[in-house]
Amino acid sequence: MEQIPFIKMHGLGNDFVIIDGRATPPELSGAALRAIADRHRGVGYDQLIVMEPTAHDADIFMRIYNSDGSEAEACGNATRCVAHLLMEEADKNAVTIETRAGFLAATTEDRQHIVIDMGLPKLGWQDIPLSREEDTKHINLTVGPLSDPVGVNMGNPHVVFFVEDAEAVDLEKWGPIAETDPIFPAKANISVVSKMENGDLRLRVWERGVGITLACGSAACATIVAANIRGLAGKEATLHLNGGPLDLRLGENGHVFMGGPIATAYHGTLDANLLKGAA
Ligand SMILES: N[C@H](CCC[C@H](N)C(=O)O)C(=O)O
Repeated sequence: MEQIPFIKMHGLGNDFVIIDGRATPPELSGAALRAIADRHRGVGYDQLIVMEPTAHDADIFMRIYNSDGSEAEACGNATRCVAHLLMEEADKNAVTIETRAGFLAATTEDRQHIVIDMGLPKLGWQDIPLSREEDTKHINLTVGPLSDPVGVNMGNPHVVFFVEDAEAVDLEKWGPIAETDPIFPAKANISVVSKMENGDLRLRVWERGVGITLACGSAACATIVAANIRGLAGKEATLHLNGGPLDLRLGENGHVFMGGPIATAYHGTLDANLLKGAA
């Protein structure tokens, strides 16, 4: 079995193994995805990204896997990293990336700070999706100290809980319980948010299929939408995640724009053992 080159990148510490599968899409079983994700016996990642060819009007198709092997429809931080790779490769400052969430336009001025048009949020209860009809602006759900969240789909499912102090929430305890609540037939990414003294928002995230991450771009998008609905933010806000700040903006067309940094850690090669799922 051949060995597969990869690039290790991150967006504010939300880290990715990125494989260029445009020539030869890799065959990655769930066991292989989990073996590669193992932070002691494998490489370690929050999401594994495969760049695939697309027949549509985009530069590539971006496939997204969580560290538990599940496939996700959106990944904002990884979209910035892949956009950077494509911009460097083609020497251009605008690219389009196709995902299961739709076609995402990426732009930059310096190729380090990348802005993604993450598209239109969906707010219908069946869009989130929820297992019962609810007002998604005030979902009738309580999980420990968390209650009354807003539901937002950014291609992937998010619920946003507003709290007095996001730092004080035991997210390790309540995150997995909320993620797997039966109201979420596709599970959900869980955000806890509080207002900071300077008016910015503090955001911590328990990611579906991963756990607590240092940052989550699509959660930040869901959060600016939810905060605007609840009157806690205007059309623009800086969201402070564990790994650093992201700039969020609600466009006139209702699209959510997310801007932030990217970083490359190293280039490596996946050994055949990992590809066989042997962590
Ligand atoms: N880290 C990603 C989110 C991955 C979402 C994934 N956890 C799921 O929806 O299952 C981001 O920057 O948007």
